[in-house]
Parts: sequence; C-alpha cells; structure tokens
Amino acid sequence: MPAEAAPPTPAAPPGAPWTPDELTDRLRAVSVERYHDRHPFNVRMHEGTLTRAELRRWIVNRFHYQRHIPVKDALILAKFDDPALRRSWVRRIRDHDGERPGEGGIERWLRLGEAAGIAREELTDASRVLPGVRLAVDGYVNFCRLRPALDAVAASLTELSAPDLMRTRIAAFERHYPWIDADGLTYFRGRVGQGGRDGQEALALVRAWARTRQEQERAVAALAFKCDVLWSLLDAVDAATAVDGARS
Ligand SMILES: O=C(O)c1cc(C(=O)O)c2c(n1)C(=O)C(=O)c1cc(C(=O)O)[nH]c1-2
Repeated sequence: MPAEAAPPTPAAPPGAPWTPDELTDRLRAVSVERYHDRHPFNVRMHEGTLTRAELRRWIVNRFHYQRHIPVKDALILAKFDDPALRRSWVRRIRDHDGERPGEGGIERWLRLGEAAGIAREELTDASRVLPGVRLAVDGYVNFCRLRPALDAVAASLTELSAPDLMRTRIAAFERHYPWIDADGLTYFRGRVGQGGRDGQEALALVRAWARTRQEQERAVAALAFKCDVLWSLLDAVDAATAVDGARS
C-alpha cells in the first residue's frame, strides 16, 4: 500500500475576499496594463510627432470628456446619503466648474484650446466631436448613472495614474509643441495635485466598501471598464487621422 499522500495545505477557498492591500495591488495591476498612457496616440504625443491638426483634434475631442466629468460626478453625488461624503465629493464639481464664470477646469481647457488656435465655439458647439468619442463618454456617464456607488467610484481610480501622465504631458508640450502658449498648460498643472488627491480619496472609499470578493471583483472590473473608455476615446481620435488626414 503506498503511503498516503499528505493532505494538501488548505488553500484559500475560492471566493474568499482579498485583503484591502491585495485589492489595491489588483487595482494597480489593471492601471499598469490598461491605462491610456500606453495608447499609441499618447505615445506619439509624448514623442513629439503629432501634427498640429492631430493635437487640435485631440483637444477638441477631449473637451467632450472634460465637460461631462462634472455631470458624472453629480450622478455619483446623488448616490451618497452621508453629508460628509457629499461635501467632499462636491469639490470635484467645483474644480471643473469653478466658483464663478471664468474659473475652473472647463474654463482652463477652453484656454488650452485658445492657446492652440481653436476658437471657444469650436469646443463648445461639439460639432467636431467624433462618433466614437461620443459613445465612449456616454458609456462612462451612463455607467456612473446606472451602477452602484462602489462601481462608479472605482471607475474614477484611473486618476491614481493621471498625475504621472500629466507630468509627462507637460514636459512633452513644453519640449515638442512650443507653438502652444505655456499659459495653455495651466489645466494640466492643476490636475497633478487634484488627480492625486481625488485618486487617494476614491481608493480609500473602495478599500472600505468592497468587502466581499464579489464586490472587490466588481471594483476591479469597473476600473478596467474606465480604462477602456479612455482607450476607446483615443482610438477614435487616432483613427480620424487615417480618414481626415493629419492636416485637416
Ligand atoms: O488627461 C488625462 O489623461 C486625464 C485622465 C483622467 C483619468 O485618468 O480618468 C482624467 C483626467 N484627465 C481629467 O482631467 C479629469 O478631470 C478626470 C476626472 C476623472 C474621473 O474619472 O473622475 N478622470 C479624469
């Protein structure tokens, strides 16, 4: 009779929750693999090989994302029943809309457009927004409208990766695209601090709320979805070069 094999060391049962640190590691792994800093369009932006037309097309189309951020944050805010949480989250809307006309992130993006030679109306009338960009932005807004607070907050965790990307972008603009006035970069400079702070706040909430394995997997999936939103947006902008050419 062969000796009986030693019983296997009990593995964690399938579906056991991760610790908050394990969850954080998994969220970070999604960002490393799927964040749009690695998208070919961003790579070309950072290398300095985008034409003026391509960079302008990106500014016009990214504005569509930008102007919907406070809308999706208002949808998230409406899911919170805790006044302290609402007080904190509403800051994101203020960051974009400002306290009064002429202030805030949306205004700063309009100035970026002007610094690149794009009239405000060209941004605000949305006539040059590509179909794929509309769908990507609608997808994100509707995700935040329809999903529970955990998923919507987890989707914002791309912001943890945004500050590094902003630093790379500012350096690339200063070096390769000096035809854009340096004042136009104020939006990106502001986002280095804001993105880091917002990302940390969202991460603390997700770590506290996602207790079961199912909730944790939903948080990871929400972040992957958001990475896809940002990636699809750039796919659409990139593909337009093939259709309209680098000069239009
Ligand atoms: O330029 C970028 O690459 C970039 C990325 C992201 C992001 O990672 O989601 C945001 C922003 N910018 C941004 O400006 C911004 O206000 C913002 C808000 C959010 C969000 O999901 O709540 N992401 C981002």
